[in-house]
Amino acid sequence: MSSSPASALTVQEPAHTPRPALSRSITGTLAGTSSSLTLQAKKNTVLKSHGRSPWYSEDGKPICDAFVIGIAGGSASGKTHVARRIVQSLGSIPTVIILSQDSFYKRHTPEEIELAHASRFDFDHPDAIDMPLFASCLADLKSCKQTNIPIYSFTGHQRLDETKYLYGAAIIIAEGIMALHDPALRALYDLKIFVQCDSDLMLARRIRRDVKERGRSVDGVLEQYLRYVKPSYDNFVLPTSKYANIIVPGSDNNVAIELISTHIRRQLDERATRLRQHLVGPRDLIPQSIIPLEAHPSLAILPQTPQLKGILTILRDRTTKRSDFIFFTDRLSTFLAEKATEFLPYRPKSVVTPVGATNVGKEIATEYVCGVSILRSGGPLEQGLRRVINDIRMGSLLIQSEATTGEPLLLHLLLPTCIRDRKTAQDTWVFLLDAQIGTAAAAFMAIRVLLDHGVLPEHIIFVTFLVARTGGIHMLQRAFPGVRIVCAAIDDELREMWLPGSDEGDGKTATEGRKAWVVEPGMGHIGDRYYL
Ligand SMILES: Nc1ncnc2c1ncn2[C@@H]1O[C@H](COP(=O)(O)OP(=O)(O)O)[C@@H](O)[C@H]1O
Ligand SMILES: Nc1ccn([C@@H]2O[C@H](COP(=O)(O)O)[C@@H](O)[C@H]2O)c(=O)n1
Repeated sequence: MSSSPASALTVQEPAHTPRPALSRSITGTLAGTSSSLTLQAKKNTVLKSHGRSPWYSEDGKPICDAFVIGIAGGSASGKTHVARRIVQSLGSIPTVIILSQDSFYKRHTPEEIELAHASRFDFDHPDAIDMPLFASCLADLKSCKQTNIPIYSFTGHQRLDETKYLYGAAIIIAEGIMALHDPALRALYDLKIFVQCDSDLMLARRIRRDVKERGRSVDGVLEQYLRYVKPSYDNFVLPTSKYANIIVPGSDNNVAIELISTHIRRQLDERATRLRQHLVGPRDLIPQSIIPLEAHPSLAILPQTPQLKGILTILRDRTTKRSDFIFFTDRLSTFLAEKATEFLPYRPKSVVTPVGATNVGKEIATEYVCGVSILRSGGPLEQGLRRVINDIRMGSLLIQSEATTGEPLLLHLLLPTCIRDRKTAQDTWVFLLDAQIGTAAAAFMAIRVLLDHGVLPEHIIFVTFLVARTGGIHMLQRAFPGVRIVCAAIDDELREMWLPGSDEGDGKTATEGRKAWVVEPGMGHIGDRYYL
């Protein structure tokens, strides 16, 4: 089967800056395959989405690799079926990717393709597969990094030019006839499965599938089967069953799949990171004494001029009209963006002025500058950034706290190409936007996502209106000392508050009240006040 991210995070190329009208709360709990979380969106729209919980510690370092399962077995034994049923059975566990070995068939010459069309090419020898590429893509995904996997066409017998970008899986299932053949691959698996199926059944299934889905004739399938598929099964595939932890039957395998899913769930529970309790721990543990916040080299606070204080006063005032709130938010975000651009690299640039004089000035010394908003509160900072760098590429990350544990969850990614491309990521400078740093849970996760893509910490400039002195900022600075933070003010308090639920007035839709961390004096919920 072709490679299929079964339920990965949504990853797309941004066409424009999205402004989903998500409100502040997650009202659902983990449940079911297609509705891990229920986000309350504007009015009566309910968005359902999976989410990825933290995979790093309070030091910002990845501490739990993705859980990797290898499934081998003969062609049409039911490997894909088992993989899909595991995904279904895991249900509430988010972000599972099925990675098929078929994606890693080597590029073929025109002569080889001609042979393949005549069923005279051996696709069942281990050498037909680019094992080093398979292992390196899998290793990247396992260590929570992005990867780009090839796309293979069974009808054209060729690897296509485009690739598929994958990131963010908590569980990866790698399946293929040779999935247990290569020692480098075997070393990556946390669980090894072999699907054992009767040969007659495999042949019958293969004829049916190849004729229906892969554009083959019955004669061609039989020719290929007798010449290559069956000998390969006996010589290369079946012997790898000795590496498996579990042998699963190729039919009537529901019980086996349930047992495997229970095992995976238990393993994942043991690895779960409970990050938030470390970020907002007891006050007396906050290491303020080491370096006062204002003096920390990573933090740049706008000069506290009367002009700035005037703007902040308007924004803090609960009676400020929405139109004024938007106007002054945009003004403040422009100041912040101007300050943030000081940290970009500049090089000399010579120009000739309208009067014919030569003047040596400066220009930004990198091609790759982009903004990434943490939705949806980062959105109000975009206007200022666009005013300062008018053609800036924008991306976004949707991170929300899970209702019961308060853990941050990564729900959606929309990153610019310069970050998604390994070759340019390390030369890219990113303005990461979020309205405030309170617990810092979202900031931690967003920075970790950028680092996983290869962006350098020194190239990340976190732009925010407010920082809470008693929140997670200290942990954030300790974990990522290279990341710069630009803010308009530091507020003294971060406290947990009970926020009332809302009633949409239709007698059906209501959100429950919930606890949330609020910055004091603060500006309230900036995203809500800006977007309504
Ligand atoms: N347990 C099963 N019960 C019924 N049909 C199955 C089962 N496993 C696989 N099949 C069927 O057999 C065919 C081949 O299965 P697939 O999972 O694609 O094989 P593989 O990935 O090993 O090549 C598919 O049509 C699938 O629906
Ligand atoms: N161009 C190709 C490439 C591979 N095959 C056959 O696919 C089989 C592996 O895929 P499964 O989904 O069945 O595991 C393998 O046995 C190859 O013979 C092909 O026919 N054409």
